[in-house]
Amino acid sequence: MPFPKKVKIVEVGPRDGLQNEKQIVPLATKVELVDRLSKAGLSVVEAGSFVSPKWVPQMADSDKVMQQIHRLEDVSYPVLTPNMKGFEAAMAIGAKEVAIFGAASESFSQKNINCSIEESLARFEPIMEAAKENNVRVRGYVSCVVGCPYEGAIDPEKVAEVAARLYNMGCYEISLGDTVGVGTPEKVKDMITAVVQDVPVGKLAGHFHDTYGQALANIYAALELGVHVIDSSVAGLGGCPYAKGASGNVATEDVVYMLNGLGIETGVDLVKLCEAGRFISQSLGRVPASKVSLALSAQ
Ligand SMILES: CC(C)(COP(=O)([O-])OP(=O)([O-])OC[C@H]1O[C@@H](n2cnc3c(N)ncnc32)[C@H](O)[C@@H]1OP(=O)([O-])[O-])[C@@H](O)C(=O)NCCC(=O)NCCSC(=O)C[C@@](C)(O)CC(=O)[O-]
Repeated sequence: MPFPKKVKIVEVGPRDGLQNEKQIVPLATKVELVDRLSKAGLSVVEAGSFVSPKWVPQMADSDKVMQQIHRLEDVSYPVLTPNMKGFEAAMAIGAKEVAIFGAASESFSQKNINCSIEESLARFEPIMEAAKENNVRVRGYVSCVVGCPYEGAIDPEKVAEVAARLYNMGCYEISLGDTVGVGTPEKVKDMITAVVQDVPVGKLAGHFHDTYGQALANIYAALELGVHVIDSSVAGLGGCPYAKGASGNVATEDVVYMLNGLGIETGVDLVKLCEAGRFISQSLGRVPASKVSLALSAQ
């Protein structure tokens, strides 16, 4: 299949990126990060998470982040909502898009959201209904699409089953998460090939962590199969609180550089994006985990 002409990048740095940081990041820094990312041309910036503050303390001020960011009209700012409590809190601050998150691994589901896969899908049903009534778009995540930190390899058929359940519930897009970054291109292709039997490829997104340095290769493999939505995190921030050892998501700077090289349009200004990455990395007291950002700063 020819590469897509255009790729939508879903920037998950302010949520997936920051959720694992031990030190609480100041609210003003989170707000500035989101605003810098939207000004860099990203059309989707995942801004936070309405989960239990006891489970993920870093996301406890997501309501304030949503209230203080400068929302651009053509930018979507989704937030994670695991249950109705989270959904109602998201509605209270005027979220126009939310994300529900399930897993293809029973053990990960239990560790991450304290329920089985089946129970999680039942919890999502009322969210879907309320979202429809409120004219809110819902994105669905499936975690552990290649491997699980507790169960090892995951059967592509299980991924396809959960992805199809979320899609048939009404999610407009299904993001396939290699939560622990263990995937390699052929495994990723096998998994996507199974999923597209049930969900159109145009409705899928690839969400790759770079734990084993395979994320760009996996994205390339996904593009070859026609996937044209990619999740990434500025400066390669991230990890998952319930997946020990998982490193950051693939760095958005590296994804944009690769897509630019392939002649694929993203609408993202790489210079402004690198500035946003340096801003958050300096705030966290480290250098960006993006090779492109480091190479451009060295020039
Ligand atoms: C799902 C729950 C809430 C279940 O947690 P639970 O303990 O089973 O929930 P509960 O309904 O029994 O309630 C327990 C307490 O939590 C409160 N509570 C309940 N819900 C909420 C809420 N929405 N917002 C705020 N508070 C909430 C509730 O009010 C109560 O408070 P208490 O009476 O004890 O004071 C919990 O397990 C949780 O918050 N988990 C967080 C999971 C998480 O955020 N993980 C990281 C994101 S997923 C990810 O990173 C993967 C992804 C998406 O990026 C893709 C990939 O890479 O794979």
